[in-house]
Amino acid sequence: MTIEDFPADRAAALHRLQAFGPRMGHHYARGRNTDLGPGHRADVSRLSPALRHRLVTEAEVVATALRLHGAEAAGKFIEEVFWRSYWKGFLQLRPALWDDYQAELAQDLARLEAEPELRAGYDRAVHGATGIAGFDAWAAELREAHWLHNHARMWFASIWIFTLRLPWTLGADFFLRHLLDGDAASNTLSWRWVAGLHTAGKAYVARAENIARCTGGRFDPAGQLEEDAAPLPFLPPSAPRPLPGLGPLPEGPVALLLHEDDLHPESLLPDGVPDGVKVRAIAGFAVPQARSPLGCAPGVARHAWQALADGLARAGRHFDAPATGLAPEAVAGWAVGHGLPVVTPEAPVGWTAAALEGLGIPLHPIRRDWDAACWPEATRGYFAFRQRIPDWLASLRLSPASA
Ligand SMILES: Cc1cc2nc3c(=O)[nH]c(=O)nc-3n(C[C@H](O)[C@H](O)[C@H](O)COP(=O)(O)OP(=O)(O)OC[C@H]3O[C@@H](n4cnc5c(N)ncnc54)[C@H](O)[C@@H]3O)c2cc1C
Repeated sequence: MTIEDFPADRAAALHRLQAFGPRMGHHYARGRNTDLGPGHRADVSRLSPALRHRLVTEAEVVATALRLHGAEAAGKFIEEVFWRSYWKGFLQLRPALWDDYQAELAQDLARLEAEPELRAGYDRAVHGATGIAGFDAWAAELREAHWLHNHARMWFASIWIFTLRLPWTLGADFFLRHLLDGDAASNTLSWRWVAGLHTAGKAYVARAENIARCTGGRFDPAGQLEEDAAPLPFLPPSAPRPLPGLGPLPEGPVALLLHEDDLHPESLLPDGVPDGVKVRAIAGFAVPQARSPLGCAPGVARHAWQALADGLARAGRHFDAPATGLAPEAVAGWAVGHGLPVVTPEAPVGWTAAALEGLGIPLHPIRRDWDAACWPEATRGYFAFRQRIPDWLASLRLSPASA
């Protein structure tokens, strides 16, 4: 199998963005659902690991699409980028969904130990030994390349839940441990969406005909799939909470703490930030292995660490201050050592936010305008959310990417 490569630093991510820019219009709209396999994926950006770590920001990617194609031709691509913001906002307003997922996963992992039949089915699935055309190749690709095309993720999750009848949490965990772009919101909520837990009465059921057509005939699981499956029992999520407000930024000298959820420190300080704010010390930490009780694949951890190192190096140059990578246990000592108030990009619900909480030091999180605009609107379905896109395109500062 050809291993796709994924940018782990901003320079490579910008290169990918520039290369894909010309295809963000009609090419994308026409080709985004077709997955002809590794090495044949020119119609999707493969920017998700870079966007997930904000080596490039949503604003930069959308600005590129607008500049090259205009809002109409690039509409599909822009909508997909906003799916990310929708999921982030949806979870941010309902953090209990992440807690519930983790609790259910712990139970299902315990069941794996206690139920040999479940264990055998699970092992066949994750090792790509089910005999289902396509599914086994995607399991292998996930383990080797640490990425899957969006349509393959949908088919895989659907087959996992409805044909193999495995607990959805174990599939979501398998993805999270192996995806370079593994993200608490996009992954958990997409699995819930496939299962029928996001919208009452609506699940995503993979069909052999669709797989054969959209893989250019590479796979044809005719007769192998459960195509009449009912959605899993739907429990409405709790009502959205208001997005918690953040305190004002401290004035004067500060220390900056970076983490894997936001690695574009150059654009972090918002417009109108007090003139006196000066970054004097910089540190960063990443805990990619905290994605799951089972840790994560070594390649995934390596990627997160490389991205962090790149963010730290750029932050050091940008703010002209020393920048260092730390183990989480060392962060409190660093904070006490310089005695400055610590600002940090706000970490959305997930393992980094939990790790930040666990540091036990006062933090001043910074929320980007993009998140402040989008997240509070994720109260209902995506259809209602995406009606706001034209307003956001008009009101948000969409600066084109620069090195
Ligand atoms: C079961 C399942 C699990 C998923 N888990 C993750 C995950 O952990 N992390 C993650 O980033 N994406 C996840 N996705 C969403 C999507 O599959 C990937 O973002 C997309 O495949 C990335 O490929 P790309 O960069 O070529 O996307 P493109 O099609 O080029 O889209 C550009 C960007 O828009 C965003 N985007 C596109 N489609 C979606 C979508 N459906 N949901 C959210 N954002 C989207 C991504 O940031 C992507 O990089 C999941 C989807 C499913 C069905």
